[in-house]
Amino acid sequence: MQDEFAFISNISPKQTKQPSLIYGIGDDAAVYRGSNETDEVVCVDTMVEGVHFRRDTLTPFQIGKKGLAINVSDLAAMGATPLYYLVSIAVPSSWTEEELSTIYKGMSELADFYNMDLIGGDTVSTDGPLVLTVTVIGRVKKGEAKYRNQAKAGDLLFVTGYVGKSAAGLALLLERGLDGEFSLAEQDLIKEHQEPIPHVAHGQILVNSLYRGALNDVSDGVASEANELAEASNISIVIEGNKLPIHEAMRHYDREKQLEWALFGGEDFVLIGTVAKEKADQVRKEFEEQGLMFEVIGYVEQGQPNVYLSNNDQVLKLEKQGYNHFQKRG
Ligand SMILES: Nc1ncnc2c1ncn2[C@@H]1O[C@H](COP(=O)(O)OP(=O)(O)OP(=O)(O)O)[C@@H](O)[C@H]1O
Ligand SMILES: Cc1ncc(C[n+]2csc(CCOP(=O)(O)O)c2C)c(N)n1
Ligand SMILES: [Mg+2]
Ligand SMILES: [Mg+2]
Ligand SMILES: [Mg+2]
Repeated sequence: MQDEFAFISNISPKQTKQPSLIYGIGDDAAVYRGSNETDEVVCVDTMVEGVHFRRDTLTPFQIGKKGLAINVSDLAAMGATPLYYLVSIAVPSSWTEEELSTIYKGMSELADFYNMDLIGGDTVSTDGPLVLTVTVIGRVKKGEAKYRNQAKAGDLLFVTGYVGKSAAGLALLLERGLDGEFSLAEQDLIKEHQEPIPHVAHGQILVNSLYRGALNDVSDGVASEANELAEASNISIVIEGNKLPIHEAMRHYDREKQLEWALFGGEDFVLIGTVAKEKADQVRKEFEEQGLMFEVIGYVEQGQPNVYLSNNDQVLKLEKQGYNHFQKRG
């Protein structure tokens, strides 16, 4: 297979049948009308041993916790409140029952935090690697879900947390393994990779009709997600390199490495979005009141759906080259 995005586009039905469907394929989650007051939001993401984790990068507890977190992150990117989850697991014979129940403990720790109920799933055996698929269901006020196609020229581009930490943490784990020795700063990076906390509260601030704008979560990297916003909204995005929030724990890496991880690393699970310039201060204030990060990293212009990086007086076009399954990394 050539490209994940081309594949999804090919299999997307040209027409839909249910009148209650509001948005199907093409965003972080699907949305359909639930009642007079609310819309239902649902999505599914999979983690595969050898692709998303190895036994020497995540513990069983962390596999479960991250498997749910990456899905809740997609709900956060819609501005939804998480409610329920279902789990499908394909288990190779080398995994013990205790390890499997520890995966579920990891999920239930995060589920307790959000008051989510596990309501179903499926269990099968496999000759291949362990595969964990989690479906999550959430809810948002009627008509208020956040989409990728709402960016307009004149908006500012923001992220809700540091970028690049997860990729830096993964590099450390691949170098030294789970039992390696790590400095406190390194432990911070590793923790970000192993136990990302989805930005649900951030998404819910943005669910406010005053704050029209696009929203996406950062799974494949800032460059890739910004390209998704640009394509869906048919606008052009400029990222200002010196505004990318790089965490102190990454400061001793050279600038090129920092930028590579921040733009193309992925798995940060912060939100990236846009908001009208004149609303940005108000949004920032609401974030600050809750102790949450809101960092403007660029702006939206009219033009072809491309993403540019302006860095040290140079402007580079950023291709959608984050983590694309089926394509060699750029
Ligand atoms: N195999 C598939 N069949 C049907 N729809 C799919 C398939 N794969 C992805 N989609 C849909 O395509 C859209 C984009 O999916 P994608 O997985 O890229 O989004 P994401 O979950 O935000 O990103 P990531 O998987 O990197 O976290 C979503 O609407 C998703 O439901
Ligand atoms: C062992 C190991 N090797 C590489 C990676 C990096 N990685 C895997 S999937 C992905 C993008 C998000 O996935 P998806 O698009 O499926 O949501 C990234 C950055 C990892 N986490 N573990
Ligand atoms: Mg997403
Ligand atoms: Mg997905
Ligand atoms: Mg996702």
